[in-house]
Amino acid sequence: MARRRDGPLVLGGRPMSADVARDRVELRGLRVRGRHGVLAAERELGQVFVVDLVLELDTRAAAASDDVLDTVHYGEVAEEVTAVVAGEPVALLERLAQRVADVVLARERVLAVEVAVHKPAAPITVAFEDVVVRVRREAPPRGTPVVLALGSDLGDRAEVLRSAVAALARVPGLHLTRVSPVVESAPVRLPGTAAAEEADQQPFLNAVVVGTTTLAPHDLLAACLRVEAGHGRVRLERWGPRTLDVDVVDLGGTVARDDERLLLPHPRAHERPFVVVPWSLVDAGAVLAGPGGGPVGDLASSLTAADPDAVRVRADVDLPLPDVAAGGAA
Ligand SMILES: Nc1ncnc2c1ncn2[C@@H]1O[C@H](COP(=O)(O)OP(=O)(O)OP(=O)(O)O)[C@@H](O)[C@H]1O
Ligand SMILES: Nc1nc2c(c(=O)[nH]1)N=C(CO)CN2
Repeated sequence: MARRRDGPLVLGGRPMSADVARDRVELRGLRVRGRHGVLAAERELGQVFVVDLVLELDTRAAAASDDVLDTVHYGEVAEEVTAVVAGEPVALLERLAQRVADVVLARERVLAVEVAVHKPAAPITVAFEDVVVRVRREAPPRGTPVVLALGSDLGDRAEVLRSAVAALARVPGLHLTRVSPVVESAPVRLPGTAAAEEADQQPFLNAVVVGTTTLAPHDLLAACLRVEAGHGRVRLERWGPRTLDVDVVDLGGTVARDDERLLLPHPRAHERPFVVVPWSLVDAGAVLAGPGGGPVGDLASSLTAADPDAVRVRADVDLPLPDVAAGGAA
């Protein structure tokens, strides 16, 4: 989730709104045979359609790196659009233009697209030069990649985690995409406090969820604290037993150390096997930003090499990602 290339601070696959260049990449005169039209003869015989595209995106990262991975490859876009026009027939140019816009907007970097679909051989009974439907579509807000860590060592821990994931999935502006396996670990206590056994703490169950969010950072934290409170979380003792802990591990790779209320990434994430192990299992290529950070898989390997018993994957504990759209989390 937190993989990114160097360049301007990128939130949600695009530069922060204050600093967005809307450059244009234009692809004109894409000629493709298709079978779109209202008349049966058009479906049977097919005809040539011509597509013009104007993609709006910020090209500065590509200008700096000279690397095609930092922009949208127009050759790939041309092939995808060709497949749409040559593919399943529709009656109207309006629908075809929308389909073309959808495939272009599926590319992360595209902020908006203008699509013109020409049908120069349309079945019109009088002389004409061209018929064209032109649409402009904006990409929906994509959100910032987010990684949350969940932990529970009080009560029915598995049930608490399940209910917490369901509650997080219902938070407006937070879109969960994956849930890690559950891991079990001995409670890490604050130095100088009673050991976990003396404090009568049962082992923790921990998991990591990843997704995207359009929430402002403090609104995201507030949502996490609300979910904790909704699961009976009380703060009696630092690092003491808790029904539920929800930490913001990473938010778009942002490093923020000035505000104690929200430190990003979570300042202790890099040293916690119960965070980096499940995170690496749900996103093998993730990178933890900030001091002590690095590829999460490497952090997980070195922490588990140092203490092979640090965490145990509990494959028997099922932690499903609720299907919010289907009402599964309601
Ligand atoms: N990245 C973060 N995620 C969650 N809380 C954070 C973060 N950065 C700072 N905080 C602040 O930390 C406060 C205490 O959090 P909490 O009670 O969950 O700590 P803890 O679980 O005992 O310890 P730890 O933070 O080491 O997991 C929260 O109220 C919050 O304002
Ligand atoms: N094993 C384990 N130990 C902890 C945990 C946790 O989630 N798992 N959380 C803590 C404070 O957040 C302190 N200690």
